[in-house]
Amino acid sequence: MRITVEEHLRWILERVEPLPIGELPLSLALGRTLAEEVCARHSLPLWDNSAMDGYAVRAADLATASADAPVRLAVRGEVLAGSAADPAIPSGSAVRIMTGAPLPAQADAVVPVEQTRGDREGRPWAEESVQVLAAVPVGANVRRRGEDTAAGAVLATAGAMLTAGRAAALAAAGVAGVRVHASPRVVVIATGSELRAPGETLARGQIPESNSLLIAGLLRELGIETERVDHTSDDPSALAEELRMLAGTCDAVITTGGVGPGTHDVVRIALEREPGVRAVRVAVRPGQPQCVGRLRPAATGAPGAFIFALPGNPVSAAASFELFVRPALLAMQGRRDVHRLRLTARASRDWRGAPDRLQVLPVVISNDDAVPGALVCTPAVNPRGVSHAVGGHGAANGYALVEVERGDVRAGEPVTVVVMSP
Ligand SMILES: Nc1nc2c(c(=O)[nH]1)N[C@H]1C(S)=C(S)[C@@H](COP(=O)(O)OP(=O)(O)OC[C@H]3O[C@@H](n4cnc5c(N)ncnc54)[C@H](O)[C@@H]3O)O[C@H]1N2
Ligand code: MOO
Repeated sequence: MRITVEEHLRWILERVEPLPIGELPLSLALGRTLAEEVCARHSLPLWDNSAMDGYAVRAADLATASADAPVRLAVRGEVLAGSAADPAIPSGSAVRIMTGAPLPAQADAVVPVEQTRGDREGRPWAEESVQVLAAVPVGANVRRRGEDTAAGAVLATAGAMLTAGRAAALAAAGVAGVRVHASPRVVVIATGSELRAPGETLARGQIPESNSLLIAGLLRELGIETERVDHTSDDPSALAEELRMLAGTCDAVITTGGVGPGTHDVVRIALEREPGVRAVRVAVRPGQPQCVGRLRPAATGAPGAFIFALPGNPVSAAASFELFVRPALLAMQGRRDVHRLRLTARASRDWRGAPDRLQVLPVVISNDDAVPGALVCTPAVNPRGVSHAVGGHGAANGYALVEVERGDVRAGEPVTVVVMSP
């Protein structure tokens, strides 16, 4: 029996428990998922300030100013960014002010230095009196207190990732540390006696091991550093023992290979006695055979680390990671939205669909030169033989997701895509 991709993902997500929560300074929390709502501790900007290098003025003084009839103002000092000064600005005067400096209380606008004439030959800035060449409205070039964010406003919600932009917003709003979920401790295991280290001399039947690099790399793209990469023998009972040890010491184990129906499919055999793990066939191409669930730690027997036993074919492993492992690891970190944005791209050519299965086809997605704002996608591998095509997959920057009932795709038709990397 085959289950759908949605059913399989639902089964996984129902069993994911969020990782513990701790407080970290913002710099260490980057990329983590927030465990609480975070509000601005003060308004942004903190006070009215200048948007330009120029002169703080009273707008009413300059009502008649023009290039032909400049208005002369007495210069009464200077405020720089970081200055606490609040110089008086009586009518008919101005204060030199730099970008970001607090606006003196008696000023209501800023004139950029480019709209003024200095009082020294060859120097833009005036010492004693400045000629202003244009009128300005009240509020011109002034950034108002709180116009970006009010004090107390919600800047980030629980379940959101602390992106660079959010971290900067929180820091600017006076927040130093946040409560975030732990990052999962993940161990990657490659199985298969035919596998050799990249670059090693290969005998007939042997191939370079590439899946552990693929999985560790995909984890890093998710912000997770792999704890350890192991290579196992073909002994199911030794692997079962190793998995029971890992069940109590890490949060997720990702294996590749050995889940098929073959006589030596070590992972499937090692997992047969794990009550919390199920082996299924999913209606997807590639990535059909999957074993997933919670392992039992040797010590307690309570549900422990998640295991994702992915098929060994490299593109099957990559597509399985995208469809099942990535959302699960995000959910583990408390992420509210675990799904990628789904976009629409135009197929650049015809390709054969995968009858009765979701087709997950590695594609190159690019801007459509013919239609501004639109995307186009081109298969990165031959759609007739995807699961082993590790070479072509390397050039893909996303997947086309062709719905189960859709059948073949024709050039020019819209297709759903997810973008993995630029
Ligand atoms: N009789 C059947 N045979 C197969 C079926 C089936 O239903 N009935 N399913 C096929 C599908 S679909 C897949 S996917 C694979 C799943 O196989 P395994 O998970 O057991 O994977 P392996 O046999 O161990 O390896 C498959 C392939 O991938 C290469 N491989 C494995 N690990 C690595 C690695 N770390 N780095 C690079 N390459 C790796 C391995 O050498 C094999 O070529 O089964 C089909 N067969
Ligand atoms: O389902 Mo397998 O992963 O297609 O080659």
